[in-house]
Amino acid sequence: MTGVALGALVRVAWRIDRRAVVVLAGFLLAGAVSHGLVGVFLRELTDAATRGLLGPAAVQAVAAGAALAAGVALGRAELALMQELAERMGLAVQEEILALTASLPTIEHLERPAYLDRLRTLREESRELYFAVWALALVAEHALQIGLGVVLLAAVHPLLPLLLGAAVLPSLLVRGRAAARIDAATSSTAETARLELSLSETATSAGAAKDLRLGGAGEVLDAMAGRHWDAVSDELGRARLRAGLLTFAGSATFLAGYVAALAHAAWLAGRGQATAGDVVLVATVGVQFVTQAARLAFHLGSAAAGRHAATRLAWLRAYAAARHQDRGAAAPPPVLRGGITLAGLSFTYPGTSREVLHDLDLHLPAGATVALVGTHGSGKTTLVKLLCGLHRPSRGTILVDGRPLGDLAQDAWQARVGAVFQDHVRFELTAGETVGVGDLPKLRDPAAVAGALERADAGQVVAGLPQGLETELGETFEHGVRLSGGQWQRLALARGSMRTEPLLLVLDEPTAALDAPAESAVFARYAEAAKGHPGAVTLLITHRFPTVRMADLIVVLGEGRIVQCGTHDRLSQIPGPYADLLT
Ligand SMILES: Nc1ncnc2c1ncn2[C@@H]1O[C@H](COP(=O)(O)OP(=O)(O)OP(=O)(O)O)[C@@H](O)[C@H]1O
Repeated sequence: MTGVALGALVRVAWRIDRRAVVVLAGFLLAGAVSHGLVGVFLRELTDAATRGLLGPAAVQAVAAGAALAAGVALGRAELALMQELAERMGLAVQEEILALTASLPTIEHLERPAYLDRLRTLREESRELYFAVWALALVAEHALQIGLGVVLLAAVHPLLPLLLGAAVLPSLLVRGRAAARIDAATSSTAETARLELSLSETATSAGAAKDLRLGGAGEVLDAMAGRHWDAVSDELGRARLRAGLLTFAGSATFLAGYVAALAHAAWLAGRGQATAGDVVLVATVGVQFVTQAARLAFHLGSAAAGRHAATRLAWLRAYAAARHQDRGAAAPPPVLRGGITLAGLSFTYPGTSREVLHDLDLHLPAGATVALVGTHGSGKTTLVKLLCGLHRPSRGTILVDGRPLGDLAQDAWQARVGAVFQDHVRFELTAGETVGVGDLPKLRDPAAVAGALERADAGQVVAGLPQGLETELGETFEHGVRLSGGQWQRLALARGSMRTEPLLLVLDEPTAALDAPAESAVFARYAEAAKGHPGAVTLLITHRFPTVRMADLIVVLGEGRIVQCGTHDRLSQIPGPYADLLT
């Protein structure tokens, strides 16, 4: 899996710029050869000089200098090319992570802490991913250099490469262990790091400022974030220290091998079995060998660190592929004829053990306005998420005109859902875009945006803006207009109304920032509009009862079960939870 993951990264580089990859490979090869040649030319230079042959010695000196200069120049060019390629790969990997995350049909990965940690770690490590490919290229270069070095040393005496090789192997293993320690510490501190980030963001966000100032909770949050930060940096610090000590021990073994090899070469020269040039060759190649092996080990460490990130990327790819595989492909109907039916629907949030919806059986007739009411935590929003296809039922089915929702192409279904949620997003864009993102193909279609504003009765919000639809909203812009909570909510309603032919329109308490008469007016408007859409279901969720009366069908949820279902007239006449909620 890991090899496959790293292989996939190399393929990313190949896809981005195959010419750069080929040129880079050429540079790596030439760089490796030029390093080996320096030692050879120095040996020839020494032997010519000891024999008093000054002409050939001068030629060898020039050749050694040229090989050295070529090595340095190639190294620089290699670095520039790799940096460029690595930057582009980093972007490509980041884009892939975003695309994979955004294309997932359900939102499980955004609601499960374990998945969130993996995604956060992966986003942070995307730099390591491209450094890993870079490191792999350097591993190849240094391995080649070491191979040449072995050949040259063995030509002097076969024991020499063995002496150095014996010192190299244990230190390479030690480096791998050092990288594994740091990765284990990063994984085990991921949750604490996420908590620290969330607390720091809350402590510094404009939205939370009022609560924090008045409640005086800012300092407490700071202190909590500080404790989490200390815990993370202590554990990472300890892991880095241990990794550093292991790395140091590895370097010491290199040094021992080098000293032994040099002593052996000097001993051979003393016995007439090697020339002075051979001793210089061993000294030069040995130094290179030691540095190259140290670099090889270092880059193997980086590749190992990237390997863990590559494994996480491979997990994300496999996870996304699995999610896409069990996805339906059928097109949703052009209009609903029968409606939406829940059959024995139960749901437990992934990664938890408590069932929050139990055996729901319900028919939402086409053309009807249905109100979903119930106490806090009774499962209203969860049911909406299932209807929107953001989660899959744990048991039972949702049928759209008799066809399981799971059989429909998720994107196509979601493109036919209009929704406004209580915790709607404040998109800090222009006013027109803030509304237009509700139907991306019509993002900048002024007529479509104007229609949505009209349907949501939000025209007066835009009319009051200095540049109308072109007005920049929010504090992200230097001169962005700040809107009130109610104004943002009106724009969110308009955004949810961008789709003119939804099969399901969901209004999940979208009017909490409006007063009761304004909310009633909004719901009356949507209930009236629903009469013109016999092929769709309009679902309202609210805690305000004057609004509920307008619905054709009222469904009362209690602790994840349907406890009552009927019209306002019927339910208000009989004793039960609905009548209790009314009082
Ligand atoms: N992402 C989640 N992971 C695990 N449990 C969740 C998640 N979201 C909600 N729950 C649980 O599911 C239950 C139903 O929550 P839900 O948000 O659907 O209630 P609700 O009726 O919409 O409440 P409210 O009226 O307060 O908005 C609650 O017990 C809640 O704790």
